Amino acid sequence: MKLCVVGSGYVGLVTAVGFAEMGHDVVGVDNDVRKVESLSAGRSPIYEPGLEELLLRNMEGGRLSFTTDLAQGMAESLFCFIAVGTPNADDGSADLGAVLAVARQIARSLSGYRVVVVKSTVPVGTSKKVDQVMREELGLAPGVPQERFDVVSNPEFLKEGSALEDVLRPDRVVVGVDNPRVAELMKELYAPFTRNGHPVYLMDVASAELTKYAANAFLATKISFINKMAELCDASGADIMNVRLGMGSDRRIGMPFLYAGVGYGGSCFPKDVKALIHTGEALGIPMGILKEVEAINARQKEIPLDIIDRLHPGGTDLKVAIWGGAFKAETDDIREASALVTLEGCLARGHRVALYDPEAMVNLKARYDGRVTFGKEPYEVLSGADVLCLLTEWRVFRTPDWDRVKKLMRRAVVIDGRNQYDPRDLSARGIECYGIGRGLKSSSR
Ligand SMILES: NC(=O)c1ccc[n+]([C@@H]2O[C@H](COP(=O)([O-])OP(=O)(O)OC[C@H]3O[C@@H](n4cnc5c(N)ncnc54)[C@H](O)[C@@H]3O)[C@@H](O)[C@H]2O)c1
Ligand SMILES: O=c1ccn([C@@H]2O[C@H](COP(=O)(O)OP(=O)(O)O[C@H]3O[C@H](CO)[C@@H](O)[C@H](O)[C@H]3O)[C@@H](O)[C@H]2O)c(=O)[nH]1
Repeated sequence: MKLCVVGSGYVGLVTAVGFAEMGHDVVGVDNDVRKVESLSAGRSPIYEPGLEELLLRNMEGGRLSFTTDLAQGMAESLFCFIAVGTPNADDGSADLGAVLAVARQIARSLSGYRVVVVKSTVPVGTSKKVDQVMREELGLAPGVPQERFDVVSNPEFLKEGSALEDVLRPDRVVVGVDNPRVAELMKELYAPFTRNGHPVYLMDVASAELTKYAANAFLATKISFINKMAELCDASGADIMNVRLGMGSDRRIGMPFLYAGVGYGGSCFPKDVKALIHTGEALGIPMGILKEVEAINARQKEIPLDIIDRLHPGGTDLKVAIWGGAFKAETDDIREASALVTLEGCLARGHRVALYDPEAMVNLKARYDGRVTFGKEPYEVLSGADVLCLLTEWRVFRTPDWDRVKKLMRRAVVIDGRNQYDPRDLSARGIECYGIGRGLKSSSR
């Protein structure tokens, strides 16, 4: 089948590559000329394991191309996906400016019947707004049956770092569609996925829209819950890793997303939790549970700074080494990364910061060059450091040469923001280690 995907950012690009890989003909559309030039040359503007290889393979196979011209992208496409950004507006709500602008553009470029599929994360009721603005653009009356287009909700659940796997082998595909004829078209589009055993759940549009936020808010809640338990561990001498094991092995609870740490970041959880709070309150429903999730998360991000302050009351001009700047491993994305809170807090206190990250250096340098020293490899940032903060769980940081670490640092203190190390093991090696909820009352918070 033929489709176009408007927006070649993270989701649009991976979606386009995923559908092409499944045998469909795909045109990716973006209004960023440089992005389209780079993609047309087979270069991915984002770091995502395996992406560039599949991008090239599908372009060479003639199933995937890119353009800045929406009308050209739509010319032969039955499906037109909207995958542009939905950042928070000042009041926390999802800013639908880009989604609705694209909807209007699609309406102006219609050359035949199209299924408009909203893939961006949008609040419940947005597909109706898309329908409304397209009708306005086409001079069609609201609510009157028309045969120019239909609007479908099809939220995306991919994670950065495993985006291809998530798109090619999804736990589920959620499709919100109110028209049975369009439901059949969507089933046909997703048939290669269903054949491979990945379920497609067809439901009403409002439920599909809300499902996306419910999933993200639940995962964020799971993280804040375990972080609250970690606080209890630190206060009581328990170890959160044992508590996680004991509770997570109950299959009703599950192990994933029960890692305590310096909080969740990224382009989705912080934004989507805020937007869902706004949606609830706009509907008159108190959203205290999610406000607490946010408050706990904000607190987690401050923990490394609290520990540094406690170790060096009133101290300035410390040398702080940071391992990891991305919001999680396997991505170069630094949006809302917990590391940035530590980094900026250190700069504000007059400390010197030296940082290494395997993939996020370009993004970090664009923002902090001149204010932060960047290393070419992990050990380079350690010389003369008063403290090392591990803030992203990259594999390269998992089993360091501790003797080398000790030799290089001025004071062997490690703040393990992702619970990658055994504090008892480090203590035995003469390294002070502060994890999150590891219960070391004697040496920690
Ligand atoms: N990043 C993720 O991991 C993820 C996962 C699931 C869902 N989502 C949701 O998907 C949506 C997109 O997220 P993203 O991270 O891909 O965003 P992004 O900012 O990386 O990409 C958006 C792209 O849209 C393009 N664009 C904007 N306006 C346009 C227009 N009028 N015409 C053509 N192109 C236009 C931009 O140039 C950009 O390349 C958001 O709603 C997000 O919440 C993101
Ligand atoms: O046990 C855990 C798991 C994750 N995190 C943190 O949570 C954040 C988000 O991680 P993750 O969910 O893996 O990354 P995203 O790529 O932001 O993916 C989330 O956001 C996407 C955008 O909506 C959704 O599509 C995905 O399903 C959802 O997992 C990161 O900072 C992680 O370090 C923890 O602190 N503890």
